[in-house]
Amino acid sequence: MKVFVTRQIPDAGLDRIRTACDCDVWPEPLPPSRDQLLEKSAGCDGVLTLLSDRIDAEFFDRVGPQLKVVSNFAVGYNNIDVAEAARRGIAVGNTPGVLTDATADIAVGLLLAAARRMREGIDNVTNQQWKTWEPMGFIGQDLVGKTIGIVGMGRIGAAVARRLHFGWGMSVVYTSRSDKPELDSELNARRVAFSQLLSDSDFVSIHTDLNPATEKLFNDSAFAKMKPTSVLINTARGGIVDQDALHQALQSGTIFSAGLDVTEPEPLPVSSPLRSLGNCVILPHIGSGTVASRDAMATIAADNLLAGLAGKPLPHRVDPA
Ligand SMILES: NC(=O)C1=CN([C@@H]2O[C@H](COP(=O)(O)OP(=O)(O)OC[C@H]3O[C@@H](n4cnc5c(N)ncnc54)[C@H](OP(=O)(O)O)[C@@H]3O)[C@@H](O)[C@H]2O)C=CC1
Ligand SMILES: O=CC(=O)O
Repeated sequence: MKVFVTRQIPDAGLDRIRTACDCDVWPEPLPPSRDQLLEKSAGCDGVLTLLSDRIDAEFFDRVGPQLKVVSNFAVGYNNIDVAEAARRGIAVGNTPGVLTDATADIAVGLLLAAARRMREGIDNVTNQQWKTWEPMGFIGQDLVGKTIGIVGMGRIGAAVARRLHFGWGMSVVYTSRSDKPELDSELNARRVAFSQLLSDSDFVSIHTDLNPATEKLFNDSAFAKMKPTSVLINTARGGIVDQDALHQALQSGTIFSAGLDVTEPEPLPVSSPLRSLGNCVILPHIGSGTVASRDAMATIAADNLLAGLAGKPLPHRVDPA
């Protein structure tokens, strides 16, 4: 069986694939271009993809009818046209669960950094501007006893809520598509309407997948409902936030600050005005970046790929519905 792996991933996964398949791994540190992706994948029975690879009808046409499985090295799969894959009988896999804690930790880290103005503090030291202890300088927001609004109470949303409820005594409100009675009782949490979450929360953390209902959910009208002292955290997908509206909200003081692990596009262009705002902390999409998480993602992605090639059920198959 012929497979293409679109980037170097941990050996924990690659070794499994190499022993079972004729495996070509993209060797460069930067992703293949669209043309290179299509060329390298052509004729393959399986492809192991990254979230930066767009997998759509054109891709399926070019790869050919022998393609059995696309295994994404990520839990998010908004880069893949899952419905089109299903129509063609191609299985799609992802890597849920094993990156939940790592990503939740980055969300909390961003929340601390944005609430306590760490970017401005680090810039101050780095730029040789630190002259004295400033009684009125770098004044941020307290965390203890505040309200966290979780947008998308799934695996990562719940892990963030637990950290903030049990660690900082925060009240938890959330949105999701379905009720979460177990979390309601564990965290004394309340499912509320989106607009109520925006107006009631001191901190808002985004954990939905990117889908048609969540695309640009955070726009001018959403920011207008948030408190001027509020902090927005996004570790989900950049496309959930209208970045022009976010820039305006941060610059005008409509909200206090933001912490982003994800942007649209990635990398964020050097010309993006968000880059120069002191109250916007930006990381280069490192949520799942721990040794254990990336090894486990590689193992699951390899197992999904091998199961799909063998015509067996994927251990973690994306539900086309
Ligand atoms: N920064 C990073 O490195 C990482 C980013 N991610 C991103 O985080 C996302 C979440 O991952 P994970 O927690 O594992 O996924 P889950 O599927 O467990 O959680 C997604 C949640 O979003 C909710 N949701 C979906 N649509 C809506 C909507 N319109 N309104 C409100 N809630 C909605 C779902 O609700 P319901 O439960 O009711 O269906 C679900 O609870 C991924 O899709 C990915 O994009 C993930 C890992 C690492
Ligand atoms: O963004 C990362 C993912 O796993 O999804």
